[in-house]
Amino acid sequence: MDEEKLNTPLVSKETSDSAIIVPQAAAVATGAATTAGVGDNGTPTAAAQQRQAAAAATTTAASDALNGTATTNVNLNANTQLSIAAPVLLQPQQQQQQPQQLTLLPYSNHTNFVGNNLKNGALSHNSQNNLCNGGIPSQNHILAPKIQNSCSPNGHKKGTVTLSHLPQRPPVDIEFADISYSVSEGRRRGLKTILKSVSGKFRNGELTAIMGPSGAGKSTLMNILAGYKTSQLSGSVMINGKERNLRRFRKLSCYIMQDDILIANLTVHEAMMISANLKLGKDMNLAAKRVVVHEILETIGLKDSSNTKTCNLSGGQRKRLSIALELVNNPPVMFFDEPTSGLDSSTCFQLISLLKSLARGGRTIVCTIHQPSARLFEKFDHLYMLAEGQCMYEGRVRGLVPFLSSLGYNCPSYHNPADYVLEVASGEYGESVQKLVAAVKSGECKKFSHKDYGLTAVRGIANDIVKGDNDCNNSNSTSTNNATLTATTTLTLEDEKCKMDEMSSTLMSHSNALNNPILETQQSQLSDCTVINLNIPNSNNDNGNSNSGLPYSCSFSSKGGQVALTGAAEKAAAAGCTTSLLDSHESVVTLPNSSGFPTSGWTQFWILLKRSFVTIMRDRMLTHMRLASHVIVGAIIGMIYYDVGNEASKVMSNAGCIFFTTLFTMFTAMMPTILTFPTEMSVFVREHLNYWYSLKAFYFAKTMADLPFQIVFSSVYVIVVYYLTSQPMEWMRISMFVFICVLTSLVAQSLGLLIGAGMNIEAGVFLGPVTTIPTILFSGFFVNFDTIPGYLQWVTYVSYVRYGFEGAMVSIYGMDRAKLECHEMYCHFRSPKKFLEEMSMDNAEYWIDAVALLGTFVALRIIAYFVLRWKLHLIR
Ligand SMILES: Nc1ncnc2c1ncn2[C@@H]1O[C@H](COP(=O)(O)OP(=O)(O)OP(=O)(O)O)[C@@H](O)[C@H]1O
Repeated sequence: MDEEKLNTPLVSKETSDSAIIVPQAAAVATGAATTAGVGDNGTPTAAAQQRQAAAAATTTAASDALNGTATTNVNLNANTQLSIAAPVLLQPQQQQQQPQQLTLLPYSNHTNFVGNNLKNGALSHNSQNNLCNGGIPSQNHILAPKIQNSCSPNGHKKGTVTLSHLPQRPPVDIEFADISYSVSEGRRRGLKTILKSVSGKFRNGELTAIMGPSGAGKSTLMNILAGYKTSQLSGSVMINGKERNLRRFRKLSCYIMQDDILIANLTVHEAMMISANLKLGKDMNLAAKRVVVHEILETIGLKDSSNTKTCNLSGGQRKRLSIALELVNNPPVMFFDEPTSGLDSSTCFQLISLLKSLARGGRTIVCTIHQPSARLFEKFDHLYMLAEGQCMYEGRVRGLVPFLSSLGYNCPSYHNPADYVLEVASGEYGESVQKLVAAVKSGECKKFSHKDYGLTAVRGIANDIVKGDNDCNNSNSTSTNNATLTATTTLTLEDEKCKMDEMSSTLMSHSNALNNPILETQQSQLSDCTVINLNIPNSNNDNGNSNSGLPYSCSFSSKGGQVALTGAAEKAAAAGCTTSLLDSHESVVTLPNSSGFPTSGWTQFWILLKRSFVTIMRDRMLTHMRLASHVIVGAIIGMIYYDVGNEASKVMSNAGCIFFTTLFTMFTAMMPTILTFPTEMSVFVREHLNYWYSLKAFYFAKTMADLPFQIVFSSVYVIVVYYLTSQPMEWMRISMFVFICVLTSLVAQSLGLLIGAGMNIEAGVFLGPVTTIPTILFSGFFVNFDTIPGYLQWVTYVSYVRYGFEGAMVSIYGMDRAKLECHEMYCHFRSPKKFLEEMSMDNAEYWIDAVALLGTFVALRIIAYFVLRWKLHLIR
């Protein structure tokens, strides 16, 4: 998609419609509330008692705003804390300068992170919201609303979102206790402990960062939690309070790795459809899958890049595609290994905003991150800080500075707390790690862990970045103007809650009996982005939490327009306010009946076969070049050995030609596989570990997809050479010659597969030719079999080149071929049989050579399969 569009604010001061009014109203409400709720000394006062009044006031303000009647001068008498979660990303500094203006950050166009629009009494949704914040439960899928395309005044295209059919998944809390992990460093050195009894809890609905100095054990911890590392491990991992069922958990989670390796020759849309076909299975028809893909691409800002090949995507787009590919089946848990690495600050911010938005949909998002900027750091809800394999802080991000302060580590003003804590963790302030670890163990950071931490005033914080943050929430300012500013800033924070029963009833009041499940909304031309999330306590649960601890949420945007609501849609809309997208009865701890992959092995095989076929076909560099090289080299060899095939005086040259043909077909089959398979392996590992498909399906598909290409390439080369060198034009001999050469190439390809599966490209490029040299020496061309010493004779039987060369020789000179022509005075080898005797091949049987090659082919493929399995095992 056009990055420029992404970066362009979508709502400007001029577009003064409800997109601005709603937050402003809310902002004023918040400001009034917070101002009144804070005493002169900055101590929070009666906010808690007056929440109900605030809710009413907020609802009124918001409703007015949505009806277009609210203005920036809305005053609320309520002395309250108003909580409005606004994943729409406002820029605080900008707002302070221009309190009337809401500036939306990238993704707003395509990825408004929230979405139910309510204006003029109309309800609408937007795609991001459907994806992240609300859903309409149907039997199996969530129906999301449709938003029509239109153009904003600034000329930007708005997204089109149709039905969403994301599967419902359960929210997941991950709790781990006393996790210790060691690796063996050899007999002498013994075990190295990487993680030392770490414990913690990552909640759904939150964006969690795992931070720490390099080598602290971040990736190790995440691999353990994701279920990738299972051995040499002690401690327990609980999912929603129960012992983790690893297989079940892996199906509900995904791991997005740092090096987002994608299949290069597929377009974004094709890659997404393959993901949808593999991950959504037969329960959903193709049209519905397309809708899901379309919606995700739009939501994630890749709609304009749908037809772009993945190899041409920018770094940020690749990251987003990696996320989009996993979002297809709506995993409730997403692990990210350093998602911001290699991205510029703006793209980092977009990406983390996206992750936060996904978290707001009830997902548990866990990232390792190295050194985030202050702006990025405050986007995270929860921080898990590791140092030397131990936890030195766990709690809210905004609790970090107070926690450090309480232990005497005062973060200097204007210092990025993320930098500071890393400095502390790295020992720049003395022996701090053990002190902090001890504090964590004694439970001192527990108060900072509560998800509501930061909603009340935190005093005595030295750091201005965090102070500002808290100011926003706690409204230490006293003037009305300041209150307004403060409240506006509050919109940038997404943790607050409010009671919005009235809003809920406003939504419900739209419930006219309609049956069509499609919710359609036409957007106004005036605003297209500003959306506010309002967390609403569950009507069934007074504390406002779902069973899983996720605050029920409802989202509104201020997009104007007409809305056609249907009964089902309204019900759904209402449901969307009281349930999470991830809400489902699916168990996360017990194995379901169908415990395998989402699709059958045959379907996986078929999809992967088609994918491999398409990618090979489109690979210009490799496939087209390989074909051309086979034709060109065949022609060159044909010219060099022109017309030698039936000439008795040139039998040795002809044998050289046959030998070269064997070598050429071998190397051209082996080397490309050695070079490409490690990359394919990376894609396979990612997809397999994210539970897309089985190793068997991948391996068989890979094997089958390569076969026709290898057969065609080798045959083309052999036929060109055969014709130009005037070998006997008998169908029998031609087919035998081509067949044996093709078999040789397939064996070589299998060897390449084995080497590629077992080692990296560098080692493979060396080892491939090196292991082939001995097999060439024992092929019978350079040294006659009779000449080879008896104790080495056995080697000739394991040399597949021997079988290839011998079979080719037999098909040309064997089977009682008539005497050759002789255009010299004397030709020693006029009799082909005599020449075979000279080569020690007079007793050779073609079928034995063919069977030996076939057997080697099968054996190598099987060994390569087990090497792959072993590699997968090692990864864990
Ligand atoms: N197989 C292994 N053998 C020996 N040491 C290992 C092994 N795996 C990890 N380690 C060590 O464990 C420590 C933690 O590794 P890990 O990759 O989890 O660190 P990290 O915090 O993610 O670091 P970085 O931020 O640099 O990626 C490191 O010191 C690393 O060298």
